[in-house]
Amino acid sequence: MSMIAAFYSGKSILITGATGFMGKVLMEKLFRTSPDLKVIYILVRPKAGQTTQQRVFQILNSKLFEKVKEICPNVHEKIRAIYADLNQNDFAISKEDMQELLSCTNIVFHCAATVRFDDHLRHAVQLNVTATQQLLIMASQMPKLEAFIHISTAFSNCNLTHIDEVIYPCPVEPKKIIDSMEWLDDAIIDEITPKLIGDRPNTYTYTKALGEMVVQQESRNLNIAIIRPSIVGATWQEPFPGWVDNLNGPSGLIIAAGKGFLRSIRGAPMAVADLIPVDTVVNLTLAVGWYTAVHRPKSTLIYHCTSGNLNPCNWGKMGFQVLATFEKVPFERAFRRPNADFTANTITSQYWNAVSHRAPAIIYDFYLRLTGRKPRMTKIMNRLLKTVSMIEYFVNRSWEWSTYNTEMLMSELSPEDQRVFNFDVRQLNWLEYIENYVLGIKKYLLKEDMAGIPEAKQHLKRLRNIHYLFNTALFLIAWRLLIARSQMARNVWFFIVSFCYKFLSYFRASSTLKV
Ligand SMILES: NC(=O)C1=CN([C@@H]2O[C@H](COP(=O)(O)OP(=O)(O)OC[C@H]3O[C@@H](n4cnc5c(N)ncnc54)[C@H](OP(=O)(O)O)[C@@H]3O)[C@@H](O)[C@H]2O)C=CC1
Repeated sequence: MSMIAAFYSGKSILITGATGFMGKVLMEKLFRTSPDLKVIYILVRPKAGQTTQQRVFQILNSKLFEKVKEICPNVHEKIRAIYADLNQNDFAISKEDMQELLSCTNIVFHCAATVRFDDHLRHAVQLNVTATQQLLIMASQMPKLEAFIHISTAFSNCNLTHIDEVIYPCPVEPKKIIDSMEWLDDAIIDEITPKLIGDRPNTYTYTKALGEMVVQQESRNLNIAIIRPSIVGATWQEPFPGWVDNLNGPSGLIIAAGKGFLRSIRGAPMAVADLIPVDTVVNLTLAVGWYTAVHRPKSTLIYHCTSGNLNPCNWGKMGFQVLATFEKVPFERAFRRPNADFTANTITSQYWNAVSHRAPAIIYDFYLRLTGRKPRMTKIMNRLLKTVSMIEYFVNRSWEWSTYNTEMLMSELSPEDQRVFNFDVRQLNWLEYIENYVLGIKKYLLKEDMAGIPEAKQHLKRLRNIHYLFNTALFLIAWRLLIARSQMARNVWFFIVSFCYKFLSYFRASSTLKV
């Protein structure tokens, strides 16, 4: 029997960010391994015209929860969706709901965050810092609370190259930042943002670092742990391989590459691609929840959930495998033939941006205009290149994260728990994982039918022929212009033509002789 699964039985668990990528997988695993848990409270806000209940209904009816519904048929009775907006005071939770949360919660998993790199500092602070502080204040009023698990990111200290499982302080105290956001206007915040984030690349990583400081400062006598995952990708094994449901991290870029929009990126092919499957992060999170509640470590422990130091893969290898998978299972209606090239050289990268990204978009828009349609490709390309510019920081560097606490925890687990809550990335086969990831993107994000693969392959063949035709035409035009302008080019041309003529004459003469 798994000790971790048994621990969560009968427990009341509060999850923030349960409608997000990681939150859904966390809920799924909890219900699948501990169907006897008492209740999962989730803080949900209405979104995109859906009420909180409709959102929960949609999650439970998704493919991700198919296994859970077999194991735990009354799963819908065990989820309590609580209307909440983390941007508001007391999260806008009703008095009755707040009372229930405070008196019943045993474990808190705090996953909610804004993960947008370019979020306005005021909003990023509100969600990643102030909301964390408020949640900790709530947690301190929960008499039955056994553990509070905060999800941060391995990149919260990406301004360093070697990162230990400790909290690194930011120069300005989070409390001062929170206060100043209340009275400074947007223009001033915009002005001071670069100074505050310093050598971090964006407001996301900066506010996640501040969030960690808040956790440390507000910990009081709570049992707290922080988990720092690196770049979270599709599921590795559970509940099935390749599940993914948003465009964050590499997923959106893999789509852009598979559809032929993005063919090259400025990135170091040998830099470590520190991807970590979402089910691995969830397994570690649940194991940490158990360990923190049962063993009550004296200080706040930080766990790095990374792959680079134990089972490294680099961007070049990843791009190669992504491309190899596109050959086997191409995406439908590609714009151009896929490529996945990482180039470290800025000038080469700018050249490919112009030739391989912007020029085809302009040509296609011209074609759309000619055929009386609205041009759109240049706009798509501009947004894509903006996204690429934001991730370039992360694909041009390598980091080293120490994983002593994570390895210590692994050694504390029983063999059964090591199997059920496996977070040992040494067992991950990258080639297999990436293939399943691309397949998962095709199935669950693009919702493309596998029966369409032969047609998609045909389409790629047509694109290849168009590509050859286009290049040949381009070459002939360029050559024609060159001959018209340069005596040297004309001489070379006459030499080639006369050489071919002589060769053909010789070939014809020798074949006549044989007859
Ligand atoms: N994805 C990744 O690569 C990595 C993620 N992380 C961390 O993991 C955690 C989870 O990330 P992930 O699941 O990928 O992120 P998602 O963007 O998928 O999910 C974010 C969650 O936060 C919720 N949320 C955001 N704003 C509010 C609000 N105002 N009120 C209530 N809920 C809100 C979202 O709710 P809604 O659905 O309503 O928007 C959603 O459930 C985050 O803390 C992130 O920093 C760390 C490393 C890598």
